[in-house]
Amino acid sequence: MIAPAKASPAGGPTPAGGPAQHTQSTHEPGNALPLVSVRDLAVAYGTGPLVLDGVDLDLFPREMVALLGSSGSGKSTLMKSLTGFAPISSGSVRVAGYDLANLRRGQLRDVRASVGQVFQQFNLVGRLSVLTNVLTGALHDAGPINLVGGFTSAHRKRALELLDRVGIAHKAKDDARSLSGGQQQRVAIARALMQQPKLILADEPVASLDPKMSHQVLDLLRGIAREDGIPVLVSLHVMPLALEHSDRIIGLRHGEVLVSDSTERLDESALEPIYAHDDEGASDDDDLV
Ligand SMILES: Nc1ncnc2c1ncn2[C@@H]1O[C@H](COP(=O)(O)OP(=O)(O)OP(=O)(O)O)[C@@H](O)[C@H]1O
Repeated sequence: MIAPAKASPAGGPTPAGGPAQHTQSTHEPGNALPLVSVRDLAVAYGTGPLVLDGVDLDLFPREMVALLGSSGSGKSTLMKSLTGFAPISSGSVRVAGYDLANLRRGQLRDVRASVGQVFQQFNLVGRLSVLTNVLTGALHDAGPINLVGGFTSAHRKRALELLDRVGIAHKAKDDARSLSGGQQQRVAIARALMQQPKLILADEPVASLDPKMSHQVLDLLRGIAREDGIPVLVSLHVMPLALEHSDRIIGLRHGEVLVSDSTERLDESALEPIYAHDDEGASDDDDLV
């Protein structure tokens, strides 16, 4: 068993402005630069308490990082902070070279366009075809256009290739609402890839899926991380899935990073403190199964 400890920062602060600087990290795979660098991040909504406090996070190309933590520990807020949707109280967030605290006009849109997002409820437009849903991932690239007829043949070719990659090209003309949950999540992943993202955030992408589909979707995401070199940050509520499908695990507890290590150095007992009750140190069974 590996005793978890409060994680130390993965590197020092980086200068304001300009692209993210490389910092030494115990989790650094090879010599790659981090695509995401979060340092000493604190977030509070309005006048409420801090929901993230002193969070450090690096995400490198080709890795799938699992985010674990009890409900309310701050997983979604950490993801939102990477796309400018969380109110940063202090600290720094750098994504793809942008310092989110010091963006110039229009840059937030560029940051968001460079981040593919996958959600628990898939967030497809059910009455539109599978192909059109994937094409919407190119809206940033294509500009304001008619959803039905405005995409180029190159866009359509790429969307079909992506549907083929995720294994559902044969459903391209079907309404998205006619697909199973697992199939809809594949469409959502193809849509995210249509953006040509530099980073993928997947917020509980398998929470609505059965175990077999969960494994398939996580395999798909990890394959994308490895083959396309895109870092994938995935929040999960099931420890065994995180242990099986991630390269690294970040464990949040009450908005702080309690565990941050390579998955190969972790096991379930090392992760249990993430879910421990405040009063008795017992496990929260709801989060462990
Ligand atoms: N828009 C908001 N306004 C005020 N408080 C918020 C807002 N969003 C989240 N919070 C609070 O921030 C804390 C962290 O919430 P967050 O959704 O990030 O946790 P989580 O770990 O993703 O939870 P879950 O696993 O249930 O999705 C919670 O106390 C939540 O109530």
